[in-house]
Amino acid sequence: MKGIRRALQYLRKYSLSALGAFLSLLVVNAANLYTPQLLRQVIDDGITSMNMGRIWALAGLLVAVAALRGVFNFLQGYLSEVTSQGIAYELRNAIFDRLQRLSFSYHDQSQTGKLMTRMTSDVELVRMFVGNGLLQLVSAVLLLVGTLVILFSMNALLTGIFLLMIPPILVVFFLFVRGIMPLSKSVQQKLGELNAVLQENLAGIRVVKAFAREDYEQQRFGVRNSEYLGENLKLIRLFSSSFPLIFFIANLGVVGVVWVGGGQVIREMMSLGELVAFVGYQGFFLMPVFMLGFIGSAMSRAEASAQRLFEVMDAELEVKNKPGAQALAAIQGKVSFEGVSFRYAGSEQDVISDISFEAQPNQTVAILGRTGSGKSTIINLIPRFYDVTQGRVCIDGVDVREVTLESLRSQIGIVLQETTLFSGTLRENIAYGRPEASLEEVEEAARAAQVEDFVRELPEGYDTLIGERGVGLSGGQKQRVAIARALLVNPRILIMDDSTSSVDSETEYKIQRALEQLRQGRTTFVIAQRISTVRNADLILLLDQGQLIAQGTHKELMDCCEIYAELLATQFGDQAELEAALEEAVR
Ligand SMILES: Nc1ncnc2c1ncn2[C@@H]1O[C@H](COP(=O)(O)OP(=O)(O)OP(=O)(O)O)[C@@H](O)[C@H]1O
Repeated sequence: MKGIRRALQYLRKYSLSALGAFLSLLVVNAANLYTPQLLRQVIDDGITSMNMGRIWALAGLLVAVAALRGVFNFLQGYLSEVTSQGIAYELRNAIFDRLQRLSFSYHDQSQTGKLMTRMTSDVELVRMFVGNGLLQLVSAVLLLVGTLVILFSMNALLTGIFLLMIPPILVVFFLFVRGIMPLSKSVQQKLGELNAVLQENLAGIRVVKAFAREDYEQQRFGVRNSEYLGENLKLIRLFSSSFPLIFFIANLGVVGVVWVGGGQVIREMMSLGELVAFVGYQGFFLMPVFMLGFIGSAMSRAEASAQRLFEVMDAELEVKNKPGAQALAAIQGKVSFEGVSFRYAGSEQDVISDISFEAQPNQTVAILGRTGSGKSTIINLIPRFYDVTQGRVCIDGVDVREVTLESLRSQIGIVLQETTLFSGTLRENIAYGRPEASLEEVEEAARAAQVEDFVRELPEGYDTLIGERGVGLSGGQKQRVAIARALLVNPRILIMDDSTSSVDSETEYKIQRALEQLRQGRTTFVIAQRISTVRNADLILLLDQGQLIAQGTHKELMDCCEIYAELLATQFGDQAELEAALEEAVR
């Protein structure tokens, strides 16, 4: 129960409402335990003695006890909900905070759908148990002990008969709890898998449709869905076979009590009222026993969920601030790699090895290489999305691991081909990295990024909602918004991809102009997709299978490196001809 014990820490902040709920529950239980005594008096002192006045008085008392129970029932329900919702709130915040801080390597390996399940269904199960189930557990135990004491004091023989039924009930109950633990775990696991398929499908729905794979996806979802259903049915079967059996055994106990107790009433060894009250208390005895059953299953499910939640919270932050890390002062923009090697977690070999180069402030560095040669890996090491396995990445001579992540990343801008915008207004999206920017600054960045012309056509200009709920933007428009977003932050180092989405030539021209604007006065790393970028770069890094096989300017590499010329021809063959023709035409 390690997970639950840890989740209990979240209860501390809500201890007052939890205590209130507990005290209310005590009152409810006391009222419950008192009711059969009143019934006994109604029968013995009222009905049997034919005393109508006494019946009225006791009926009034019964109503008062019921009203009291109602009020405290409400208080108990309300206060335990306040407690449990508070716990869920704290847990959600803590997990979200962790998810924001977890490194790229964690997100590389985890499925979004499963994380979503943790945020929702796992939190819910822990909430229900810690905020409510635990209270019920204590209350059930108290009720159980209280009832047992009353039963014994009323009639030891009848209590003995009744208790004969307890061992078989406990055996069934034990088997039930033993079965329910692994089942609850696998139900949650199947739900996680189902959500993972759902999330992946929704995120990639355009690809599904483009490849007409709806049926395949339907089948994939169907398999997970039926597995989830299967596990749930197993759980239900266990529930519905165990409890009727427990009830049956318990009812045998009631039969025994009525048989022997009936004889005692006839022989006037006990009153009728006492027998009725005794049978009533038997119900109270069984109620907490069943409650314990439910709580037992809720507890095992909550434990499994709590363990999953804490797994996320305890996941190691592979990239984190060193103790005492200083903020990186305003940088000039010199970037150097010194003998850098890197391998991804779980991988057996380096994806880049022994890379060394130096980019001076304001230079443009083009990274060139075949697919999988390690281009993205190199740029991911500059903002410290991953830590190098060997060597050092330095900015202005300072190792990036020595400074705080926030101060490092806030001075680096990133514009990649795949643009993520958030639901919100266009202005909010442009100002994402600097929310305090004035409208004038946003407009200036938008102008430089060639966003202005399409803003005019939007229904509410900069206040137009974009993203999921609002107007959709085209690929080229999104790219320009991303450029404006990077411009507004005005980073000294820029990482970009100079490819353009499939856009018409006018838009492409605009995007290229926006990118040029963005590049000015910054150290820029470009994953080169265009021959012009390569030609104009101050430094070209030529990668092959994770090795830096050559570096220099276009001219230098053309003169000395055969592979370079070959790569240009294979990667940019058509483009090169086209650009040469265009240059010719311009001249
Ligand atoms: N998150 C990851 N986990 C494990 N291996 C990875 C990960 N990302 C990339 N790799 C591997 O590292 C190698 C280099 O990948 P990288 O993305 O840096 O290449 P690239 O040159 O940018 O390729 P492309 O031009 O296709 O984008 C590849 O073999 C790839 O399979």
